[in-house]
Formats: sequence, C-alpha cells, structure tokens
Amino acid sequence: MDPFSLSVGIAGILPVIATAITTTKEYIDNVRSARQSIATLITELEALQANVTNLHELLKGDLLNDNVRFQKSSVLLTCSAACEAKLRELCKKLSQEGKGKRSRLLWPFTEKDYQKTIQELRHFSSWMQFALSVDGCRLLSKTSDDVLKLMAQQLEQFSAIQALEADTLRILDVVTDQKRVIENNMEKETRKSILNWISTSKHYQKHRLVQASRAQNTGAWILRREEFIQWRDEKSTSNVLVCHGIQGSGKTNLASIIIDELLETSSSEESPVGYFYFDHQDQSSQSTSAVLSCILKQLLEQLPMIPSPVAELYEKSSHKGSITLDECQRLLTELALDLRCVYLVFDGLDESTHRRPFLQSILNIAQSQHVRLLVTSRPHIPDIRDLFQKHPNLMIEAHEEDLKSYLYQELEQGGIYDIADRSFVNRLVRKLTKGADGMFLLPVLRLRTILKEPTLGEMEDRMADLSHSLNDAFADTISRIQRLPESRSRLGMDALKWLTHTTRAMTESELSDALAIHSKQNAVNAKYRPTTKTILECCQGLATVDAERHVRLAHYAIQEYLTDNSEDLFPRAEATIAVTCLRYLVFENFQDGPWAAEREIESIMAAYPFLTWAARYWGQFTRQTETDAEVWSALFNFFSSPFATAMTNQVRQYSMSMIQDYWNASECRSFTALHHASREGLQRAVNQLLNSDTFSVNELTRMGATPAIMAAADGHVLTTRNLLAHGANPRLRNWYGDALHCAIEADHIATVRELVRWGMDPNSVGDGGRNYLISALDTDSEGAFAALVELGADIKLQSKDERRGHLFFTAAAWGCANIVSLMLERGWAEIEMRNPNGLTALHCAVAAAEITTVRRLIDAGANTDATDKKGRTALEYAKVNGNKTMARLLLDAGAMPLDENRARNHTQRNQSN
Ligand SMILES: Nc1ncnc2c1ncn2[C@@H]1O[C@H](COP(=O)(O)OP(=O)(O)OP(=O)(O)O)[C@@H](O)[C@H]1O
Repeated sequence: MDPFSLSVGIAGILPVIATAITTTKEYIDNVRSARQSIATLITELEALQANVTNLHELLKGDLLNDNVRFQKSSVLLTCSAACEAKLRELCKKLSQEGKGKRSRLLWPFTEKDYQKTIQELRHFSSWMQFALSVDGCRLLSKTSDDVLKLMAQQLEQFSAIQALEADTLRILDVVTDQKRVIENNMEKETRKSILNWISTSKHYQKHRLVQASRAQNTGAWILRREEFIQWRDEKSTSNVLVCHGIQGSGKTNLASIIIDELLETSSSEESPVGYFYFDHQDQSSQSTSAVLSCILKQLLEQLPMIPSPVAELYEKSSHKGSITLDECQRLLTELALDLRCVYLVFDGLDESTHRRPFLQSILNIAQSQHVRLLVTSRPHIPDIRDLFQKHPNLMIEAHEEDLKSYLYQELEQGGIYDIADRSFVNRLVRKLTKGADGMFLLPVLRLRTILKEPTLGEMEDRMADLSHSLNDAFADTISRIQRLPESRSRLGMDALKWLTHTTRAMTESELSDALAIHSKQNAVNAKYRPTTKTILECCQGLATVDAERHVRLAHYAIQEYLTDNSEDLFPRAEATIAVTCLRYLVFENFQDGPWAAEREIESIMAAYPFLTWAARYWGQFTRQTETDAEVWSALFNFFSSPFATAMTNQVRQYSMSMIQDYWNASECRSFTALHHASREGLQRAVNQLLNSDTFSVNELTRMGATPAIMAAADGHVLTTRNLLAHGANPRLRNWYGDALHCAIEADHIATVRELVRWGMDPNSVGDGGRNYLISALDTDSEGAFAALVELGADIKLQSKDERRGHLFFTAAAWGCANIVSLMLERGWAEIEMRNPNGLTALHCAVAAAEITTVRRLIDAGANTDATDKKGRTALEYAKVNGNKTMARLLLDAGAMPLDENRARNHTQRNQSN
C-alpha cells in the first residue's frame, strides 16, 4: 500500500475519534458518577487524535517518496486497523446501540474494562508516535538490517511494557474480585436481614406441599382459559380475576399450577409473583399485616436489589420491631408502580376469618393497574361476592381428564395391578369419575375407601356401594375408624376431636403429648405418647402433617363435616378438653414453677409440649362447660394448687410474648384463682371463690391488676357485673389504667357500657391523668369511642388536655382511620377544622405518613389544597418527608402541584404587600 492510500485509511480514523469524543462528552451531562473516568478517557482520545492527525499529515506530505511501500504486515498498517476497530467498538459501547433509554444513560464500563480501554488507547498513541518519528519513517522506507534491528529493539520494549501491564491488570483483577466477594457477602447479609425483618413466614411450604401431592399433567386447562390468559397478559380491562368453585373442586391445586406457571414464565425482575394460601386452621398467622408483609418479602426476593425506600425504612427502624401495615401497603404500592407488573395470587379467601380488613387493603393495592390480582374462593360468600362482583369470574370444576390422570396414577402407585386387572381399573376409574359431581375431593375419598379393602372381591363390593356425597364419604371413613381395634379407634377419634376443636394448629408433639394424658395419671408419662405415624394411621386419611410439623385435618371440608357432627362424634368434647388441660396443669412435673429464669421456662415448655397450649386455652373450654361436674371438680383442684395457678399464668404470659413484668415469678405468685376466673369469665367459679371468703374482691397482683380489670380487659361483661355487685372497685388502676381504660383499649363495648352504667364517669381523668377517649385512640377502638360519647364523654372537654387541640387531630396523626371516619360521620368533627398550629387533619395524617387515614380523609372530601399558616399544603409535607406514595395519592386526588402552590403563595404575598 502506498503512503497516500494509508493516509486515506488513517484519515478514516479521525471522524471515528471525533465521534468518540463527542459521545464521551455527552456523558458529562448524563453521568455524574463517571465524571473522572470520562475526563481521562477524553484526554486519552485527544492525545490519540493529535498523533493520528500528525501521522496523517506526514503520510500525505512529500517527505515519503512514491517508492515507499507498506507491507500488509506493516506495524503501522496493523496498528491503524486495530486502532480503527477499537475505536468503533468504543463508540458502539458508549452509544449503547439497541439498548433502552435508561441504559444509554449509564456508564457502560466496569472498572476492569475501563482500565483496559485506557491502556489500549495509550498503546495506539505510542505506536503512532513511533511511526511518526521521522527517523523511524525514513528507516521504515529502507530495508536495512539496522532498521530491522532497531524495530526489533523497539518491539521488545513494547512487549516488556505489555507484559508489565498484563501483570498489573491481573493483580487489579484479583483485587477487584476479592473486593467484589466481600461486597457481595455484605450485600447478601444485609439483604437477608432486611427480608427477615419484613417477614419470617414460610409461604413456600404450603406451596411445596400442594405441588408434591398434585398429580402429574393435571390442571393445564386453566392455563389455556381465555379469562386467565387475558388476565395474565394484561389484555383484560380488569386486573382482578376471581376463581370460584364448590368445596373440594380443586381450587387450591389449580392456584398452585397458576403460581408455578407465573413463576416460570414471567421475568421475576420485571413482574415478580407473590402468593398466599389461606388456611382455616391458621388464623393467628393470617392477619392482614402478616399476609401483606409475606407478599412484600416474596416480591423483594425476586428483585436483584432491595429498593432504597425499603432499605431506608429498615435503617430507620434500627433493625428492630416489625414493619407496620401502613408501611407495608405503601411499599407494595410503590414497588408495583416501578415494575412492569406484579402478580398476586391468594387461595382460599373464604378460609380467612379476618378477611374484611385484608380485602380492603388488597383492593386498595390493586387499584394500580400494575397489580394483577387473582383470588380463589368458594362461591356465594356474601362479602367476597359483593367486593368482587364487578370483576371477571372463572368457575372451577374438577375436569374429567384431570381426575382420570390422578386416579390412574394413584392406583398404579398403590399397586392395584398386583391384585386386579386393567378392566377392573378402567371400570373403577369410570365409576369414580362419573360420580365426581364437579369435585376432586369426592373421588379422592372414595378411592381411598376402596383401596383400604384387602381383596379384589371386597373392593368390588365396596365399589357397588359407594358413598353418594362428600358427607357420606366422610361418614364412611369415620365408621372405618370406629371399626379399628379399641385403642386405635379411641386414638383416632381423640385426635380428630382435638384437631376439630383446637383454636390454633397443633404441632405433632403438642398433639402427641395431649393424647398421652390418661385418667388416673398425675405426671406426664412419655411412654403413652403416640407417634405421628400412628396418629395418622388411626385417622384413616382424615388428618395430615404439614411442612411445619403441624397436624391438620386433611381438608377444610373435613373440618366442616366434623364441626357439624361434633355432638354425635365427640360427646362432651369441650368438657373433656377442659378436664384434660386442668388435670395436666396440676401434674407434678410442674410443681417447681413459676420459674425465675427465662431459660427454665423455655426448657420446661420444650420438655412438655402440651403445656403452652393448656396454659393458653384451658379457660376457653372451661367457660363453655363450667356446669359439667367433672370440669367443676378439675377446676377447683387446679385452683387449690398455688404452684399450678402461678405457673399457668407464667407460661401463658411468656408464650404470648408479654413484657417480663407480666411473667416474672413474683407477679405470677400474686395472680390468684380469682384473677384467673375473672380473666377467663368463669361466672360460676367467681361466685364460688368470692363466697368462700378466701379472696378479697379487690385482690391486687404485684403489678396492681384487680379481678375487675382482668374481667373488663377480656370483655367478660357478666363477670364484670358480678364483681361490681360484690363490691369490686373498678377505679383501682394498674400501670395502664383502671377497668374502664382496659375495656376501652380492647374495644369491649358492652363492658364499657356496663362500667359507665355502674357509675364510672366517662369524662373523669383520674389519678393517671389519662382520659378515656385517648385510650380508645391507642388501639383505634371506634366502638368504644362511640359508646363513650353516646354515654356522655365530651370530646371538646377531653381535647382540652391535648396540646394537639381537638382529638380529631390526634386521631388523624395516630392513624386512627376508624375513629376519624366515625367523628366525621357523626358530626363530632369537621373535616377542615384547624389545630392550634393551623393544620388540618389531612396535614396531620400526611405528616405522620398514615396512608389509610389520609385515604379516608380524602374520601370524606378533605381539601387537598388547604394550607397551613406558612402556606404549605399537605403535598408539601409529603415531599418534605420524601413520601412518594403519599405525594402520588394526593396528586391523584387532585392536589395542586407544588410549583403551582408556590406561585399562588407568591401572588398572594405580592397582593398583600
Ligand atoms: N391436580 C390434583 N392432583 C392431585 N390431587 C388433587 C388435584 N386437585 C385436587 N386434588 C385433591 O382434591 C382435594 C381437593 O382439592 P382442593 O383442596 O384443591 O380443592 P378446593 O376447591 O380448594 O377445596 P375447598 O374449597 O374445599 O378448600 C385435595 O385435597 C386433593 O386431594
């Protein structure tokens, strides 16, 4: 190639360099963090530009005659080609071709890439300089040995420099990798702590359980249904889909199929999936905040980074306590807005007894079209039907194909072909499928009944005589249990009794320990504890164990059947449960209690698993059966044991995570039988104890709790009346307040009325200086608040003590959404009232980040543009707090944007000047 052609080639590099400089300069405006790196890159590029320009001038000049030829392997040619290729690559990278707007604004180099690029640019400059050296050029045009020697020397030097540089880059690599490992570990740890702080719920356990029991190749039909596809692909106008079906129709299994499909097919970073299975036996862990925080955790788990508002909240909490419902709702709403979409699946809404507040919250969150909400429920549940009626519905029925797949798989796994031939199997499958009645559960139970038979002949007999309905199928199973050998049958029925009546799910060890209690024992005898396997066998498939080792009834429909038939199946169930608890609590194993150290309490609770359950729920069963002679006798045996009453209170309070003052040994020793009877509302026992003259009606515990406080705080109105009739003084106070304060805080309206009727003044302030309406605000007890005002509590009078002004403002700032609504509805407050600082209730609620209360105020017509004394609107308070969700909520409600408000203030100031 002649010098001129090469010069043309070199000239081709110049515009590429110019583009690289321009593109790089653009970064300065866009990328702050990479400023230093960009500046260095520009310097290098400019140096290279100068060298290439000089070289270009040289090559096109007269200095080199026409005879000079550059070989294909010429250093200059190779270098110029490599330089051009590198620069093109650089330009492409800097302009992030084909990428989105957001990534184009990002600095596209890792530290390592960046260092390498700078080094390469320096190389090119060096090569150009070398070629530029006139002597070098002259030498290049000759072919003497000297030239080759000199070039070899130069090349050697370059190789040495290159090697050194490669070493440096390797070291840099190692250091960078180590730094990254340390940072990754720290990041992972922080991420884990944040996620655990949000929720410790193991939502995936139920999902895995359903997945594991699901027959292969079933349920795919739902994924092909138009309603589902439209919902999933955001084509439906409604972002909510309701799947309803009768009991046992397979809703839970289909929900699990949908969850798997979403998890598999949607990009977790852009459209994460959250799910929750409600369970009738788990009410205590299904509060609205427990469910929503579990959902929040799941969504965060699927994102590559924890969003900063979440991390900030975690820091603000000092890594303690738990996330509040409001915060959880706010973060979920914000998260959904930043993502393409969020899928939420809730199974078995009908199984949740706390569903009202949950439904309100979730529908609030689902106001955003970014949220796609799918729920399953039984049909005809009035509140669910009313709330979801405007959304598309999909009816769930067991599909014949699914049933067949399931039945063939089950029969094969059960070894049917060892005793029967294919024609029997086909006949059986046909029969079970035909009589399914839209249910999955019915054929499942019928199949189990048939498979329990020992011979083909008996299976055929059973097939001819199949139960017609689900209830018949349950009845069949119960009669099978009753036909077991006596001790097995007793064990099976006993286990079912506990599982039907327990207030919360029982662990394997709790149930086993409870089943080991026999009459005439006065201590725990571990030899009688049945294994879980034995319990499950004796229950003939009606019970099962979940991943958290809780024994449960195998299906909600079984619970319903057993509850409906409880009187026949489990005569005196509540009484026998009460007696078992009372007998257990006086066992000699516990006579060292109450214990001084937390460690001792923990170890006794671990060694005797039923103790916590008994200490917590004995009263509930005794209250229902106080008149039963056996219960009465067991109760007074318990009451006459000081260690048992003290120890029971200690274990109860400790297991409920109360503060130590409530469970320390001396407080528990001062907690008498009368306190127990009052707290549990044992009417007859209270009378008996008072008549025995053993206790004073105003008996005080060390903390100052009276029997009246105990009865009022638990809302036992008749017991409260009884105690008052016996001369109890309800004005005696513990650390929180008197009996009325305690009844109000727990929102026991009837007890509040009883105490006021007795003569407590709803306007009195008392020794503690705490008025009664404020107690209602502590827990947003709207019922108690309303009752107090109806009974004469004067809001204005009780507001006087409040520095914040009218109680309406305190209610708004404390997030008492129910009381705020109540005050407005009843005309006890006006929405645009001002507090002493000129704030409206909306300002107060926004400043306190109480989003539910803010929504209520907006719905009630609050003026979003109302200003405080300094002209600030609620929106300004939200912005100052950095609360984006709140700001968005206000703007959506029509609040004036901040700049408009500032302009308005400016005009007003000018006018007043
Ligand atoms: N795809 C499946 N594979 C295997 N078994 C299934 C399948 N679908 C349902 N079943 C069986 O049918 C029973 C009832 O199904 P599921 O619990 O899903 O019904 P449901 O409609 O949620 O009932 P409910 O409303 O009463 O809670 C399950 O316990 C399971 O034994």
